[in-house]
Amino acid sequence: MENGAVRTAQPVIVAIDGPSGTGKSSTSKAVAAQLGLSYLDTGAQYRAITWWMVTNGIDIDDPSAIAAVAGKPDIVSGTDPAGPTITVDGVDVAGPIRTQEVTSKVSAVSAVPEVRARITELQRSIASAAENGIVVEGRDIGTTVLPDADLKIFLTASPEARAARRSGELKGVDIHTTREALIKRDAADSSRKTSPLAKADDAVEVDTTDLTLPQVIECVVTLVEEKRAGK
Ligand SMILES: Nc1ncnc2c1ncn2[C@@H]1O[C@H](COP(=O)(O)OP(=O)(O)OP(=O)(O)O)[C@@H](O)[C@H]1O
Ligand SMILES: Nc1ccn([C@@H]2O[C@H](COP(=O)(O)O)[C@@H](O)[C@H]2O)c(=O)n1
Repeated sequence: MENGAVRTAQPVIVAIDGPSGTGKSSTSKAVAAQLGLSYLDTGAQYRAITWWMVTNGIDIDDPSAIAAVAGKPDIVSGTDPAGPTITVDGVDVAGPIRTQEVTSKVSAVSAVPEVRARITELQRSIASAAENGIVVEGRDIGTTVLPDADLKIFLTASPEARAARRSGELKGVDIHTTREALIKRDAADSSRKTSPLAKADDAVEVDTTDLTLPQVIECVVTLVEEKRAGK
């Protein structure tokens, strides 16, 4: 059985969306591990295709050049929350997709409709294959990828809180620069035409600004359990 977990009563699909640094990955991984569900980091998939474009010399400022090769890389996501993996054409790219270069280019690549169509199809097939259910996190999961998800969560936090969290990870980068970069990426992701970052009408919004990570995890676990109990 996947993740070595006890089989759960009913497969449950949880969509967690929100802007950068709101805690989607940390929360989703922990919730999936606690509940014996699979976990999918969709941002890692968009980063992986961006890494491939950069590595292969594709002009990131030319959407038609990106569209023409969007189907080429073979992107594979491992969905164990204890050790999620991501490969492109068999190469482990978990490290390279987190560079500043990829982070600064991913919004341009992910705005291309052919890229979104390709990655969305991949995400749906992974979600439907998760026998115990899955926590899928990203920007458009509740609105576009899995509109019939059992539970939709939209995480938010102030730009200051998010920048402080990220600055803790990015040693040597000042908090002002981090805050501006977050705001710029959110603006690009929210304003693209195809499947922008947005809260689904039926999503539960959780403001994490003044919550610790364990508090956010507990809140989401409770929401999943309530949903399963039919409350
Ligand atoms: N409630 C919280 N309080 C304090 N720190 C937090 C909280 N939630 C997450 N963090 C920390 O903030 C950082 C960003 O969290 P995480 O990567 O989970 O966010 P994200 O929403 O997935 O970001 P991105 O969309 O950019 O990938 C991590 O270092 C994480 O440990
Ligand atoms: N469902 C999604 C998820 C992500 N993106 C794009 O990928 C970028 C990186 O996401 P992280 O969560 O790893 O920071 C993000 O800025 C978006 O451009 C997306 O479009 N849709």
